[in-house]
Amino acid sequence: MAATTATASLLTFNPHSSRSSDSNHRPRLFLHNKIPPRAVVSCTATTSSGDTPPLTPTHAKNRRPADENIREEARRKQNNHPATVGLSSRYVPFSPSHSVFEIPSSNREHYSLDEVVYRSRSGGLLDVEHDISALKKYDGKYWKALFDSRVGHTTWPYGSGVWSKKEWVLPEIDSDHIVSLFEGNSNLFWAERFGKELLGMNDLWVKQCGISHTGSFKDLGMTVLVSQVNRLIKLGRPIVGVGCASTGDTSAALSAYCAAASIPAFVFLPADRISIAQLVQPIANGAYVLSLDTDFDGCMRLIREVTSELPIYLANSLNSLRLEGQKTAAIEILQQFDWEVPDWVIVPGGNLGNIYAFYKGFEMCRELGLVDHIPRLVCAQAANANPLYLHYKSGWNDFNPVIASTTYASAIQIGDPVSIDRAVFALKNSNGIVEEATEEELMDAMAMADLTGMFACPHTGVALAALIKLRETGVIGKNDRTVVVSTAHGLKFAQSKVAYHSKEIADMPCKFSNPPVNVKPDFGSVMDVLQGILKNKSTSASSLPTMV
Ligand SMILES: Cc1ncc(COP(=O)(O)O)c(C=O)c1O
Ligand SMILES: N[C@@H](CCOP(=O)(O)O)C(=O)O
Repeated sequence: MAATTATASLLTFNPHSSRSSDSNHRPRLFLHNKIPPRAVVSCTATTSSGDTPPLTPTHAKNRRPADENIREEARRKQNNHPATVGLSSRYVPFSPSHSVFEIPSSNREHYSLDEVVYRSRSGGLLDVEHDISALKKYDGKYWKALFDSRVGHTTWPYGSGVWSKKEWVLPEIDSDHIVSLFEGNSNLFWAERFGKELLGMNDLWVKQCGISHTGSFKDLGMTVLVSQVNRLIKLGRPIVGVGCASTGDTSAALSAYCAAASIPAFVFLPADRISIAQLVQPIANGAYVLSLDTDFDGCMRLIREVTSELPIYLANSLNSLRLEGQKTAAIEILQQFDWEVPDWVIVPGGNLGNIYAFYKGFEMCRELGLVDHIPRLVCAQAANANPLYLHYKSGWNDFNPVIASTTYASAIQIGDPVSIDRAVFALKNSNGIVEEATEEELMDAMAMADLTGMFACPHTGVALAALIKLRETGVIGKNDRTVVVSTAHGLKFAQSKVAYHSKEIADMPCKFSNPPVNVKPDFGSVMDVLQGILKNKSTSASSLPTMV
């Protein structure tokens, strides 16, 4: 747990100081574009020039020697098979007027991923740009077969759902530098009862991104960011740790990945505004936890100032590296539907990096020929923290940050989202919609989901409440294939469920509460209670109303 305190000399570090944007010094890529025999047999993929790509099995038939671990095994195979393909990625200014997949031009402002830079020269957001023409040397069938071949295996690093798409994430990173907990590959759950009984829907799905190592989708981006930091430290860059402001999930993910890599983590948390389960995660993982008497937006301002003065690397999604990992959830959804495109994907939004990450993942699949169109995106916000919703309702005319009020969806209690421009771009380019949910709507939606066997978090409740509204108004049709993105595990937010089921919430009827019955421990009392329940089956705890 020991962490180095910043020394006086390091205090002068300034990540915004002038730097070379030359990325020619990058190491050559050693690409593991190898497909196991079963995939090779069925794979008819060719490069756009008609050549057969250099496909060889990823998963060796022979067991590795007993004294070799999976990282060493990957290193040995990499060195033995230096299949080089010129894939590369770099930072460019995020620009709503450019396609995300411009053919890279040397004239554009750009930075190597090995630089510490979070903002463009004009102070705008950055984006990770991939060399799309190099990726296009392989057709859609090739990429599908490659990605499909890696699911369910433990080969380093492809056993991770994120790193199974390494060529599209950080193609140049050495597998040896990767810090992975084999995140991703989360289940896509058919929400049969919620869909059918409540909404008359046949094809409703929940992408369980919260069933993950630290209990939220943040693991997907954090493996990428911490891996790159690990690389920078190995290259000798003066980084003393990684820091973030957080509403509880980013901090949990950062702390876990930093602990796994033995890198110090610094987390800035808004005091008394995150759940106990979230607070204890960075504490347990040995991070430096600063509890600040301000809201998330205040913490965000402070971490930005601190990371521009100290050699602490910024881990919030302002840093576009994070979104490269998060976008793999979109690719995974397509993969789980055998590369068929759903009609709608609903994502709860706060700091607004994730809605853009989903757009980018879908759009990359379209651009590279894996699918021919992308789904319509819905961003769902809590009405108590709804700056994007207000912006959408104004016809995208004015964006005004808000002071976010308290919400049970505490991880999205954000009034001044850093990725507002990315979110607007994603929604405009996916024919998207923004919806909002009141506290009662989100808590009731969460409770109804739980009654059908889920254990949803309040943010998933926001997305489900948005779905209910869009079904009621007929915007989403009953046969539309719809995916709700569940962003965190419900166990992190048990306090909100306890409050709901105890009917402790002021001005909220808590219609679906199911408090326990206190019964004397004797046979007669127990029988009386059970007979009362059995007589009145129609009011059983698990009955759902019909909303549509
Ligand atoms: C559980 C949960 N859901 C949704 C979000 C929203 O994601 P984003 O900030 O990328 O919009 C967050 C974090 O903000 C979160 O922690
Ligand atoms: N919900 C987030 C808020 C910060 O978002 P980020 O994606 O910018 O890190 C959290 O859990 O901290």
